[in-house]
Amino acid sequence: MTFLLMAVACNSYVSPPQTLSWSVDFSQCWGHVMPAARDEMDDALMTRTPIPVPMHFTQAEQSFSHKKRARALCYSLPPRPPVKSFPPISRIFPNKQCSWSQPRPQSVSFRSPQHKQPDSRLYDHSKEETFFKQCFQTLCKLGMGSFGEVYKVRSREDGHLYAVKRSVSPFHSESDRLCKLQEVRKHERVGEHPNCLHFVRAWEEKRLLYLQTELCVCSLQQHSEELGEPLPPRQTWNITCDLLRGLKHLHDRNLLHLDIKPANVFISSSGVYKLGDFGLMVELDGAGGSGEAQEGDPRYMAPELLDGVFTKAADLFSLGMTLLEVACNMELPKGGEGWQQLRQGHLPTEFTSELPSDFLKVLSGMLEPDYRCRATVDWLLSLPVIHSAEKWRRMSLITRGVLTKMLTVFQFVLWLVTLVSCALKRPVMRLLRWKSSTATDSPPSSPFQNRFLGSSFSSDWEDESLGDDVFEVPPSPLGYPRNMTFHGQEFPLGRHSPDLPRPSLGSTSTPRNQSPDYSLRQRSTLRLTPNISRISQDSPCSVKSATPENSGISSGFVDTEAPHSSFLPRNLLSMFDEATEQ
Ligand SMILES: Nc1ncnc2c1ncn2[C@@H]1O[C@H](COP(=O)(O)OP(=O)(O)OP(=O)(O)O)[C@@H](O)[C@H]1O
Ligand SMILES: [Mg+2]
Ligand SMILES: [Mg+2]
Repeated sequence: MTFLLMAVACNSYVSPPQTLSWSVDFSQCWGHVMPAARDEMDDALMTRTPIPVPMHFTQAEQSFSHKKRARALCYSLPPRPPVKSFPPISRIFPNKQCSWSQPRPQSVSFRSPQHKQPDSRLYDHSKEETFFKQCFQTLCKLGMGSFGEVYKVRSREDGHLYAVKRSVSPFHSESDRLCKLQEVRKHERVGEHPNCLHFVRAWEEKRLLYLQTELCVCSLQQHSEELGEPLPPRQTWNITCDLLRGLKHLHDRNLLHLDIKPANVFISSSGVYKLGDFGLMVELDGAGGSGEAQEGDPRYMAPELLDGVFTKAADLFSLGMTLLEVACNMELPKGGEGWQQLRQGHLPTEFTSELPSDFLKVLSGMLEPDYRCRATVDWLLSLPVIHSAEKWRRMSLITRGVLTKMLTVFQFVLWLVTLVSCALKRPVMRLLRWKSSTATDSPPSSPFQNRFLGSSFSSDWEDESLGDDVFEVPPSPLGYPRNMTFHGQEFPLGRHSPDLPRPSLGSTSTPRNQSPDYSLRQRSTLRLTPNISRISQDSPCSVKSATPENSGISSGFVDTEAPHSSFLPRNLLSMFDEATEQ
């Protein structure tokens, strides 16, 4: 009562002379929000609060500051609500289970209120692990609020990514449980809208509530802090358009969000801004009306809420404050003179001077001190400037969608090409190795010869050139610069076509008139052959050690006297060469 009197008194003092402020610290006025402070406040009002002294706003302007970059998570969080009582402990029936304490997971829904186990074919109730652990893989923690910790998870069932908010503290009574479960009902009432966070399902287990929602990239607060500077005007218009659409969806259903702030605005992977965290939402047509309403964060709170006036206009004010904060990278005051100035229609020019004039007009309409004169969602959406901003917004979303689809197609094609190339790699490598081995084994002297090698005569070489048991033929003692590679065990088995005799050591001894040109070509081929250097061509020892007698390999080395040895293709070619020369 004392508080209300004071609020009314302050309002009546401050409203007429708009250029003056009072040295009353409004942060003292949160007594009715946090009941613990009420006694202190009464005391302060009765004994210590001085009579308000008028001061000029020019002095007060210094109370605004830029946002600090990358603040710690704990700094940005509002204080947790106090725990009012402990779970009842019975000494008479120590093991008695509370009726509201659910050891088994139970789905929570106000559409179909009968309790049942949440749907999942993966859940095994005989296991100790919770439903959350069995059905989701936790990837990281996304954030934390006064109500819950939010995790990025992958569903083991459908493989998709989601966000799951788990209440920070367990229910401590049935009424506490019912109170926390209201957030589920509110989500269900919001329903589907592209600019409202999509709700998937909820369940309770072991006195904790779990809410599964769509996953967003981050909150607007995280994005703005990450950037560390005012958001560009185009982005600010996009945020304005998206949030006005989300808010229209709520207001058309007689729902008040009452907690709009950058931390409760989420950015989806497709760049859409969404309203989320409906924990403080009020249903104007609900049983309690606005009687059950709670104020949200003081930085974004409309002034009339202090008088207990809860209307749709309060959401517009909070939206205006949110836009002011991110468009100017401004640290909003939680109380004091700066808090009062902003609620009397005075925007700090040192922050707002850079803003486009039409955006400033929209902002002023939202931050109108008198809630009865404040802009409504429908009025704002009918403004030409918002119309054109929405047009741009639609175009940018379409462009982004098309680009994303093109990128997806490109990625798919890339993946397909990689897959095909992996599948073809082995045969291609085999082909290349076969080619190089045929090039090594045969003198690439004349086009005729190449044609010869390209024919079916050479087909049996393929398998042997790929074998592991490969060794080099030493250079001929006659100085014939050849390097032959062949498979020692295959000659005796006679796997090769009799009309295609294998090159042999014996065959190399066939006297030939080599043109210098031919020798040179042979040498260059040798240098390029990878399997060449295990045996030194100059060392007589190596020649000796590689002879069939020494090596004991039953012979790839064909006896020089063997009748077929002189009918190698190479020899035929040289005979042909000789004949043509003659
Ligand atoms: N769907 C989501 N995708 C990505 N991040 C999320 C999501 N939901 C929540 N978060 C992150 O977790 C933080 C806390 O989530 P939320 O606001 O829902 O919790 P809360 O406890 O109700 O907060 P409050 O104190 O505002 O009531 C958000 O500010 C955001 O950073
Ligand atoms: Mg929140
Ligand atoms: Mg919340």
